[in-house]
Amino acid sequence: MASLVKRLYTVANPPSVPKSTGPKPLLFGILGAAAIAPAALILPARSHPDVIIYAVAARSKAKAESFAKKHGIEKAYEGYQALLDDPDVDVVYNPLPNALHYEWTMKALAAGKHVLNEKPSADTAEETQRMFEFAEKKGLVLLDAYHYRFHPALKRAKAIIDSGELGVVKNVDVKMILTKGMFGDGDIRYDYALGGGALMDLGCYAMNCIRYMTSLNPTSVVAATPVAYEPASVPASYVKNVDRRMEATLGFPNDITATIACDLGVPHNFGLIPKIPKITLLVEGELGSLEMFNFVMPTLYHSITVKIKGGHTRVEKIYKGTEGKGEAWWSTYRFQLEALVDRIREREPEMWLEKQDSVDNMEWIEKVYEKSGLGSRPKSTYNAPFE
Ligand SMILES: NC(=O)C1=CN([C@@H]2O[C@H](COP(=O)(O)OP(=O)(O)OC[C@H]3O[C@@H](n4cnc5c(N)ncnc54)[C@H](OP(=O)(O)O)[C@@H]3O)[C@@H](O)[C@H]2O)C=CC1
Ligand SMILES: O=C1OC[C@@H](O)[C@H](O)[C@H]1O
Repeated sequence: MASLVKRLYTVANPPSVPKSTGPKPLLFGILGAAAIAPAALILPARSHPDVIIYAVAARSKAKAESFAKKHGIEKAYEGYQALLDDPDVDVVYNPLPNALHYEWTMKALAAGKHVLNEKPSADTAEETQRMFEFAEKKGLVLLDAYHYRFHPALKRAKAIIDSGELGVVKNVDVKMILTKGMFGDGDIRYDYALGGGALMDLGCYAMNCIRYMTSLNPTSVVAATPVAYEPASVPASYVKNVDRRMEATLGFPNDITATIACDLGVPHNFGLIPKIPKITLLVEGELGSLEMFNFVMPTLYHSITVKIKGGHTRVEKIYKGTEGKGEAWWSTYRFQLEALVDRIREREPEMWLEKQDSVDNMEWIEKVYEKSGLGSRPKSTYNAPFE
């Protein structure tokens, strides 16, 4: 209990380390005064000697200034292009709504910046492919922020599966169920034009995790059942193409099946009692199963339960890698930042997400949307003139 409290406290209040005196630390700029930016980048940067959060841009100058003041950021820009025009920015963090990932990542790359792009990559696989091809052409690093993948607990879960201890994998199930009320009606997650939907927001992790654990891509979408998002008061223009919930069954090679259930706000029991959020990965093999509780934010708390049929059950918890870098209080975002900086500095990161992983993930998200009848999220209208 004491180590849990200490870990949670340090995640929220990480130590600040002196910044490197040589080479000059990387200067990061943030596009948008986004809700996720403090947890995903500003706090992790404190303990990284090679990272300074130098600039933020927002659609309004006042918002940028207030965010910069709150987080001790030197520069505040009105408009995202102004930040990209600053030659001192080395790396851009793009936590804009999903539908703006493509446009602003392309513009950041065009400006010669490395990019940490929020998940899901973009609205379509084609856009994802183009972003990575453009990064390659420019010789820049582009990383989609599937932060959970960088935590040693995920590496351990995969190592157990790959070791053959569970025998041949038969089924994988990922549930990401959040409780009603976490996101209000105006949230970007419920806006189709901004690339909203449960499958985009949560399902992108689920799809990624299933593909990672099996080291395979699906071969088919067997079924996809959406539950439409219904706002409290339904405007005349309301179109039911945002999924509050999505359930999908996927076929994989070797007769493996996988199921996904993701929900941005499951209704309360009897309309009153909030349901407990559920974020789990279950892998069933011929010889046994592995269940990982909280695979997305393992630093906070997680467990990996391995049950061998007719045999033993054990529980593993891995907060700090046995090899390599990291502390028990490093969030998934801190591990991710370490890898990003290593890659930019041309050191081999301990974990990385390759271009094809991001592209394939978007491709299968689109396929699930097609099967569900809701269709892909709208393609960006931005025509990159510099591809
Ligand atoms: N890695 C993770 O754990 C998480 C990742 N995410 C991802 O990060 C991204 C942002 O999520 P989150 O921080 O929750 O989002 P926010 O609702 O905070 O929006 C992010 C920013 O989008 C900007 N924006 C630009 N255009 C619009 C528009 N038309 N409507 C609304 N906002 C706009 C706003 O910038 P401005 O300040 O300029 O007004 C806002 O600050 C998403 O892609 C999401 O999937 C989200 C949460 C967790
Ligand atoms: O990690 C997350 O948890 C909550 C989600 O809505 C968010 O977008 C996601 O990245």
